[in-house]
Amino acid sequence: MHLSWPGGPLSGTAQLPASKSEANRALILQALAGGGTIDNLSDANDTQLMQRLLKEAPHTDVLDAEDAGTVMRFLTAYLAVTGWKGRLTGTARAQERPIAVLVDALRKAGASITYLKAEGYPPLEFGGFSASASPTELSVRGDISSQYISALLMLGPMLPGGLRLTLTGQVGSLPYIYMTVALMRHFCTAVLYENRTLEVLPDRYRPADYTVEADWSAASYWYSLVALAPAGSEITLPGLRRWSFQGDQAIAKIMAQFGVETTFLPDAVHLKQQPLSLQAEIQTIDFTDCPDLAQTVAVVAVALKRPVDLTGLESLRIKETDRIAALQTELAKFGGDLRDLGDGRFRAESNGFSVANQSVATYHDHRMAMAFAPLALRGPLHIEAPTVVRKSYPQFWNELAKAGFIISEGG
Ligand SMILES: O=C(O)C1=C[C@@H](OP(=O)(O)O)[C@@H](O)[C@H](O)C1
Ligand SMILES: C=C(OP(=O)(O)O)C(=O)O
Repeated sequence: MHLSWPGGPLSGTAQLPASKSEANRALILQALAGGGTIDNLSDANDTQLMQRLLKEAPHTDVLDAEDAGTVMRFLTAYLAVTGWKGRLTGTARAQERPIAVLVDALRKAGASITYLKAEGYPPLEFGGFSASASPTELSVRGDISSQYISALLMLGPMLPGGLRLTLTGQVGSLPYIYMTVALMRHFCTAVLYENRTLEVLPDRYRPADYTVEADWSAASYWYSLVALAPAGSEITLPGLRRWSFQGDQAIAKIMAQFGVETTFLPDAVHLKQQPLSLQAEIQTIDFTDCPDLAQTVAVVAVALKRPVDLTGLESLRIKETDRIAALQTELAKFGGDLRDLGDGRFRAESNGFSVANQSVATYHDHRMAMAFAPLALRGPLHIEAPTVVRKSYPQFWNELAKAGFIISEGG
């Protein structure tokens, strides 16, 4: 797909999808509560898929979580504890994303789960659940994926003796765990949280209505667009709130240093480009809490020739693709670099950045497509396999077209 910008400032209103993280928690909790309505579910494939598989589960013994991490991990806990029997599979990449920490924990809680291919990875076979009446006490490492912890917490109240989880190691993506706790509270179940221990008493979820907020990770691409567009650019993003459960709201603070000012309106945010201040020294940005923002920020830093050091990128290697390798290969096409400085630090920098009809490979990763698309403001480019955005933001290209981008298929 060819993408180019006709010139002049960017302005107007762009529609965001609803948060897939909030939606996929609300869908699991609603299924366990047995009622309530969820407003503002998006057409994102991860959300649609979760909704469909939860409906299908009682009537089938084969489910396919495709490439959706939350669906694979949350459903693994849901299917195990509800005693489902059958097979859960996913795409080739999903079969390379680890799940042993979650499976080990569920086995200790009473689940029968076996690996059908490689040990520690999907596909999985579920053979029922035999619950113990005493509290389930588990130690779970937090440095691979927070989705294991969210999955266990949400199913905790269904265990006859409840659940006591102790987190070990460095905990990544912590705001996603807080989001889980907040959503559980919304469905009337409490999580007791002290230091590294989370405790859930046996309980029932109650049906509740929930309205999903717009997606802050998706908003990050509009921040990037405003940062890279000509002077005077601005955009309004409806559906984002000042008080959000989403840790990716961190993009508002991060992008201030790339010249994007955020104003919170009653049910929207307004982004406005400001002149860039002189860079005194290279800043370090830690993505431990917000790994999904790393690609957006690395690309902007290179394009603005404003080097930054990125830390907390460990989990990027096991997402939709190895995002560190993918960024390194694609940034190099534009004269950019994501240089490994050792000790977990990567410097995003430019060695003569320019955009001139390069073709961006997207590695089956929606965020590669959306993080690189804003570069079209600096010159024409080509995005390979653009439908990859359907995972979280199917309308992304339509919204870019509405904002004035010239988009043509093929080539
Ligand atoms: O719980 C969630 O909704 C998510 C948690 C994060 O994953 P990790 O916990 O694996 O970092 C994030 O990258 C993913 O997009 C969504
Ligand atoms: C990592 C992501 O998703 P998931 O882990 O849910 O597949 C993502 O959306 O960037």
